[in-house]
Amino acid sequence: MPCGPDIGLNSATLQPRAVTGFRHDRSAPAAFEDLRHCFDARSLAREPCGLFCRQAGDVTNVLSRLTRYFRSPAYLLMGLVLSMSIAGVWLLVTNVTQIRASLPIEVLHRDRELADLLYEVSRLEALLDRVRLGDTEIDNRDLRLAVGEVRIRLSDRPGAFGGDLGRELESLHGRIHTTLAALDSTLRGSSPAILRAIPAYFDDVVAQRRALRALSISASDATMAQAAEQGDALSRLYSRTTVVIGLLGAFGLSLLQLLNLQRRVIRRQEAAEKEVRQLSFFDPLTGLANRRTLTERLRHALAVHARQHLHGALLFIDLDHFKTLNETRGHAFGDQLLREVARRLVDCVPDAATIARLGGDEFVVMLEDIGPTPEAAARQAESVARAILDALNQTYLLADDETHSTPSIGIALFDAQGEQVDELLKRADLAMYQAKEAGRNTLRFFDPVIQQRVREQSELEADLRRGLRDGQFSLRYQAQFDREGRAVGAEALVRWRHPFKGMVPPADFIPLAESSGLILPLGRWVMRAACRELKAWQLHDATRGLTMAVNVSARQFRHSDFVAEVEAVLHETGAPPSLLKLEITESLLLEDADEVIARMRCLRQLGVSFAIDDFGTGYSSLAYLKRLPLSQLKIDRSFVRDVLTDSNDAAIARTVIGLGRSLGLQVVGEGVETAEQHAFLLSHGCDAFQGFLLGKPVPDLRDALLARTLPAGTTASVLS
Ligand SMILES: Nc1nc2c(ncn2[C@@H]2O[C@H](COP(=O)(O)OP(=O)(O)OP(=O)(O)O)[C@@H](O)[C@H]2O)c(=O)[nH]1
Repeated sequence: MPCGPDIGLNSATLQPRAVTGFRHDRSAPAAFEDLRHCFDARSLAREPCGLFCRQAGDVTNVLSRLTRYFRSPAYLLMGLVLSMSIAGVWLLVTNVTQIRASLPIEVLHRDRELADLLYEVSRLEALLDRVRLGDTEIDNRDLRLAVGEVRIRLSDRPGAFGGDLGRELESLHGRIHTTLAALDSTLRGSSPAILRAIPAYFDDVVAQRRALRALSISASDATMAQAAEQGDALSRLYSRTTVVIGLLGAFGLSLLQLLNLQRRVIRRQEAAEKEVRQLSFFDPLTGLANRRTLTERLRHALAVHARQHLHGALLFIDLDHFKTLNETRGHAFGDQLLREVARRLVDCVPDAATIARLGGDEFVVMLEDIGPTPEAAARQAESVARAILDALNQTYLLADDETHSTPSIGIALFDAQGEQVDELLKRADLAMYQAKEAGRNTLRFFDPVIQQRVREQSELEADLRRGLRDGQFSLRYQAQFDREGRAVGAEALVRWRHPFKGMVPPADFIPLAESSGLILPLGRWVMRAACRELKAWQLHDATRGLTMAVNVSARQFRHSDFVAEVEAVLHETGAPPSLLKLEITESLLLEDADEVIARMRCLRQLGVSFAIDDFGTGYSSLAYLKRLPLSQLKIDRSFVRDVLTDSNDAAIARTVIGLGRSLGLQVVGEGVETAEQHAFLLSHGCDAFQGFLLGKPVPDLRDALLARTLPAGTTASVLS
């Protein structure tokens, strides 16, 4: 598309306008409308569509209510409080164990040591009870008293000890040990039970002392009490922190969970909405638009076409004898065929078309803005319908089985007449029945006049094909003259003499050749014939050195082999490339201009030159003009015709001449029919002229130039 700001010349107003690249400004609103119509899920709730939709709608309602509750702040707060309370209770319960477990280890250790000492004292008392010498009880009263005292003090809390418990016990043990050692010799020969008890006691005492020492080193009672207090405080602090952190964590978790739940609910709601939308707007079997969507789009298209005077078409497609296939092969097989038909339709119709399945074996294709006139739209619709016929006639391979099926197609055109949706569908349906009656596997137009015209066009197309084959075409050459009246070249113009109809005007068969693709073989023929003639011109003085202008259609120029074909023709005919001038139209530059320019440069390298035909009628782009390897601009005949009566046309003609001058291009005025037109163009600096005033298209230019007489009324400079 344009690579700089483009200026368009509007023939009516000569106002500059920006080239948008859109054919109609309706593009954006149309897209918006489509979106509004097709994807407004909320409208579904107002217009329930079938059981499925209703069920899906119910689910959506429940989900949406649920989501709304979750979105409400009160419910959110309640949920938070509840979850925080649960989390708090749970944390408190688990923290009791944690608090206990987190008391300082020394405190517990101290308790255990005290218990052990107490046990030890009990054992000592028992031993002293049993130590006797024969039947004589040894006097160990002092010892017993001392032990008893320790026991009493030990039974209290450690805080009752004023001094060092370990040391006190150690001295007590020392005393017991001395007593027992003193008894040792006198005890010899006493009862074996006592003898066994004493060493066992000593062993225990050794171990006990070690423990006592460790205890005395590790902590005094006061230290232990302090540690216990600190431990309690620490554990309280610790447990509070854990509770707070736990609660915050629980709060965060609850929040996350809530958000997650809400997201899940929303996701499910969206999925349900999507399903509803799918069911509402599309056919579940094929995925194509359903009747509802088609109706909406058709209503919208009809409004746009009426407003903007566009032409569209509705193609009603019904499969032939589908019922029989359904009954013989089964419903599932029929479904497979319908799906395959849908796939083929998608493949063979233009991208912008709407394809819908109305139900059963009925499909509809809507084509929008397919031609400037009803005839052009009919031709385009017919061409799409033929492509559909072709695609659906291909063998189907379903369930490993080859099947054949054909469609019947009815076509109804729509335009600015303000047709109604139902009426239009009925027309297309009626036309489809006519196609069935005509033997099926064919197409019919609703409008008999259109039908007649389409039939004629089809016949003409067949004739055109035959004409090409049978050599019914010929060329005429219309000379171009410079400012001094010298012939400088000629334009090759194709003519068709029909065996029955006589001469067919180019305006009748060129558009048909374009739409049917016959322009390609026709264009090739013209190029070859013109080059042959150009070669022949070199043999005569009157025509030697004249340029030969050949019209090239956009379709022909875009054909991938075009450059190679021109080169081959030049080579084959021996025509001088520097005298071949290809006339292209502005419209060629509207699409893929870079590719067009690249091709032009290739041909320019061969020596071929270029002229822009009918300059000023389209989006004349100054940005392109600069980049094109052009040698000539032609002022369109429509401007030349009214150059004396219409100030706008005169302005355009002057602008084109000025433009050509500033870009170093030759400017040719075509369609010059009067001496006044010629004088006007001449006075404004036009370089060359072509038209009936100076010479009609003739089969033999040499003869015409030799026999040339001075046309009446031309200026002296032309006649000189
Ligand atoms: N497999 C399948 N068949 C369907 C479906 N919906 C409708 N049908 C069947 O499609 C058939 C439509 O047949 P018709 O178009 O009326 O008749 P036909 O046999 O095609 O005859 P002509 O149209 O006159 O050539 C009926 O048998 C319906 O039962 C569907 O979703 N799947």
